[in-house]
Amino acid sequence: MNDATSAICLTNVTKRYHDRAVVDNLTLTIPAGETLVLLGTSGCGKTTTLKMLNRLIDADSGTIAINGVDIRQQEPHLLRRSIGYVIQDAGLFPHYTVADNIAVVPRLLGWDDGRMKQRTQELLAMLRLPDSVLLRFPDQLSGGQRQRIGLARALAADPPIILMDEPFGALDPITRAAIRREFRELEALQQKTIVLVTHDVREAVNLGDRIALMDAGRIVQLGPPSELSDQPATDFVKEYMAL
Ligand SMILES: Nc1ncnc2c1ncn2[C@@H]1O[C@H](COP(=O)(O)OP(=O)(O)OP(=O)(O)O)[C@@H](O)[C@H]1O
Repeated sequence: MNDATSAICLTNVTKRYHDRAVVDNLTLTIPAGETLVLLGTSGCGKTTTLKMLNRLIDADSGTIAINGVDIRQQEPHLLRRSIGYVIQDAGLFPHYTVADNIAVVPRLLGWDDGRMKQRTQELLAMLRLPDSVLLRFPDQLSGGQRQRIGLARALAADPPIILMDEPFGALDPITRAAIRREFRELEALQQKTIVLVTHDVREAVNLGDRIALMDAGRIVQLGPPSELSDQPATDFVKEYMAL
């Protein structure tokens, strides 16, 4: 898989804070259509890596290309319109209704009301949410509903790439398992290139086509879940996968 055909390509990417490399010379290629999980303990650099992909954080050195184009050649706000982003507890705007939250990116793209309404209906049906949620505010929803709306917002303009940072982290275990199952079965997500951050091994094994297990800013092992479980490269991998 070369740079031009890979959805996301990081080459020797480093990010330092106070002289400490929190992401340390990371090289990683994510083919289009793959779900890649960044797995690891708190502080290992997962979120920093994810945020460099949509330029919420700029790398200090190295290059990141999306569909063969260096992301530094793109305006950050334009780049972000083409990449969905889902974070823990959904990150919805608290003073916007659900309908307005879902419409954020389509409005920036200049969609008219008719197109937006139709897309909103599709998203509600897809995520099995009633029309009645549309006029509510985020704090009037359950955690599971908020998370679905966060996903609806990320999917609204049908971006080819979706970044997810602990997307199920704020949910109780039962809701978390249910939403994770829905997520896996959602057809709209199956063609997307997804980078998902979690510290939860079960989630990583469940959702990832491949897992990149990170430690101290580096990838310790990269491969399909079964490879990390059955052929751990180090004791660290073996212990982490057994958690
Ligand atoms: N703005 C910042 N200034 C200084 N240090 C930072 C900053 N952002 C992150 N760090 C440090 O960089 C390291 C990596 O953070 P990062 O958020 O990427 O880790 P993570 O693996 O996503 O962990 P978590 O799951 O807890 O979010 C941590 O040690 C963190 O304290």
